[in-house]
Amino acid sequence: MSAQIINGKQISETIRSEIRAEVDRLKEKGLRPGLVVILVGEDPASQVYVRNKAKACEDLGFYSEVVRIPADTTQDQLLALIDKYNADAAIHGILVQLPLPKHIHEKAVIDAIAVAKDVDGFHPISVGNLMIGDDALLPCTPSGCVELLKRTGNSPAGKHVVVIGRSNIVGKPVSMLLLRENATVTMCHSKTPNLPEMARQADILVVAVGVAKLVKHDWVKPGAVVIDVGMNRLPDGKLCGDVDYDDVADTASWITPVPGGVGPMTITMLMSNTLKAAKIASGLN
Ligand SMILES: Nc1nc(=O)c2c([nH]1)NC[C@@H]1CN(c3ccc(C(=O)N[C@@H](CCC(=O)O)C(=O)O)cc3)C=[N+]21
Repeated sequence: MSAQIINGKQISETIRSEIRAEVDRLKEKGLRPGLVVILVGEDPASQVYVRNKAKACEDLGFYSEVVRIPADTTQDQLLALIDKYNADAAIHGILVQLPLPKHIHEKAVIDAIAVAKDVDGFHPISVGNLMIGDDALLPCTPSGCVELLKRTGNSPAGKHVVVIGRSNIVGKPVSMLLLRENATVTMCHSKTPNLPEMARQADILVVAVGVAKLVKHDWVKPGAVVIDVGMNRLPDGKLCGDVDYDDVADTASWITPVPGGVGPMTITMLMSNTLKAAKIASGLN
């Protein structure tokens, strides 16, 4: 039997209509959520993401600014720009598109963003809030994964989740979030001996390693739910995940496609965070 598809695009649309309704309601009270996206340099992949984020803002009735600055912008210039938006009352969320040019320290930039406007959830205080359980701004891709599970009736509570990958952006925070959702979480990575055997223990398998089609059917327990966070560009220009979808589809019970799975949810959760930040900042509900 073939796995059911976790349609991230469709679930995204559902959540976006919920957000749209809230934005319409808040506009009557005089609040319009605002997001600024800062793009340093001309990385073509980043250009696409930034355009998608701006489109999402427009579609949901957010105020948005996109700031494109040259690759040779100094770190101090970028920090000054962040300071300006930290102080801008029309802006509730600040996103600096990563990766940054080599001469700019990512950490210095993330640390400079006001925690209240940290819609990526990358600031050390946001990371601390995630661990402690203070429900402030949660990182977008991890919360997107949890939404996909909940909205397909695959609640992680009581399940054994195996996460492959331990990045600060996905692996670590998604593990922490799933733990908060009462899953039992095993974190695996490139130095874990016998990855396939570990993966096979999972009721829910989350893969975020950046290796195209790494996960095959013998990594998956029959009936498991598979969340593929991978985004690999193949030589032919096509996008593919970290899971070999065709190989795994007959073993899993549910699976996210790439594209159309986790990706659209990342942008939707960014919108959700911006709305949340705007509500907190204004005191409106
Ligand atoms: N500060 C920061 N925050 C980010 O959240 C961030 C970032 N920097 N840098 C780059 C990565 C990447 N990222 C994606 C978001 C959505 C899709 C997405 O919507 N993907 C579509 C397909 C898009 C396509 O076809 O190219 C999908 O999976 O269906 C992809 C990638 C956010 N990122």
